Amino acid sequence: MECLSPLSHAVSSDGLNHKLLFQCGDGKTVEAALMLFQKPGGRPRRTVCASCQVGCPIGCPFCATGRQPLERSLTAEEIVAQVLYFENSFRPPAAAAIPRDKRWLTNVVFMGMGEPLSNFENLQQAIGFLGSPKGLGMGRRQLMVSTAGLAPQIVRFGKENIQAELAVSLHAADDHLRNALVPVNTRYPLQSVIAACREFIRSTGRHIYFEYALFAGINDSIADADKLIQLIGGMDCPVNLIFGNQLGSGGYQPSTRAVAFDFQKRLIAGGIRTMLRASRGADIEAGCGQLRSRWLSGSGNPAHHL
Ligand SMILES: C[S@@+](CC[C@H](N)C(=O)[O-])C[C@H]1O[C@@H](n2cnc3c(N)ncnc32)[C@H](O)[C@@H]1O
Ligand code: SF4
Repeated sequence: MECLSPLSHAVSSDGLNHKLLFQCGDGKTVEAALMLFQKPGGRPRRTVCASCQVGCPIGCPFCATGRQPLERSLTAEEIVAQVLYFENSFRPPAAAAIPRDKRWLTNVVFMGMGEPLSNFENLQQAIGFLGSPKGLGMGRRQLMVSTAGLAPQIVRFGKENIQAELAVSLHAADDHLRNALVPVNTRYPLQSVIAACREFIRSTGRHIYFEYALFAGINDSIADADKLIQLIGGMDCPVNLIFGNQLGSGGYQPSTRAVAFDFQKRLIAGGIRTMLRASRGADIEAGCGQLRSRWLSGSGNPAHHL
């Protein structure tokens, strides 16, 4: 028997973003997403965003999953099953020409529900499978783990030489603000997270990606950009800026484009490499956890129930 069965499927109006809600063998539900992109002249990218836990222990106030208490961590099999579902059952007819034994997906990001590094061993096993020739044969650069900043596990990730890129969700460059946005910061304050990142860089010779979601009036001022430059300047690690996704209610609104561009320009002037990423699939509530929240509350959603 499959360890996950699909319950509900939502597709964005442009057809490029798909969200699936799965049911585990014990009745728990978990989300995963597929994002399709192709830059003009570039190769197509087919990225799965996978979950590692049912709910999350960290409780970031801007995140839909943060409002769902941790129920349990997923097994390695359940993590892999999300990816295999898209790989095996989701290949659209247009790609039918690709032989079945060639992988269709190009990337997997562990940016779904939960904190991947608090499910370390199962994540490690799942990455081992996805990277092995007997699994999906994905290279390190095709796999990305995102963490809220569990400092000891960042060091361990480097020491154990796990074959995936590592992203650290910063969202603020001072402890006061980050304690509110990413509450695990009270346990692992910024200096300990940055020290762990430096140790990761030293032990692996690789860089880290920093994630910074821009929320209007909260963390998007020029003073915030300057604090970020102070914090990570000289580390030669890129910053992925993203427009915050708005949840159904509450005070977290995405920054305006003008403010986001000014923030980005300031970082570039401070010597920081940045990418400003567009929010995707807003009409299916792109943030992971939102489809499950609606399912749990029984309210209407744009999804098709399977
Ligand atoms: C859902 S988390 C999962 C991985 C891990 N728990 C973490 O926080 O990095 C993946 C990324 O989505 C971001 N995120 C969550 N809710 C968001 C929102 N409303 N707007 C923008 N980014 C959001 C997180 O901060 C994190 O960078
Ligand atoms: S952003 Fe990440 S750590 Fe924070 S609540 Fe959401 S899933 Fe958990």
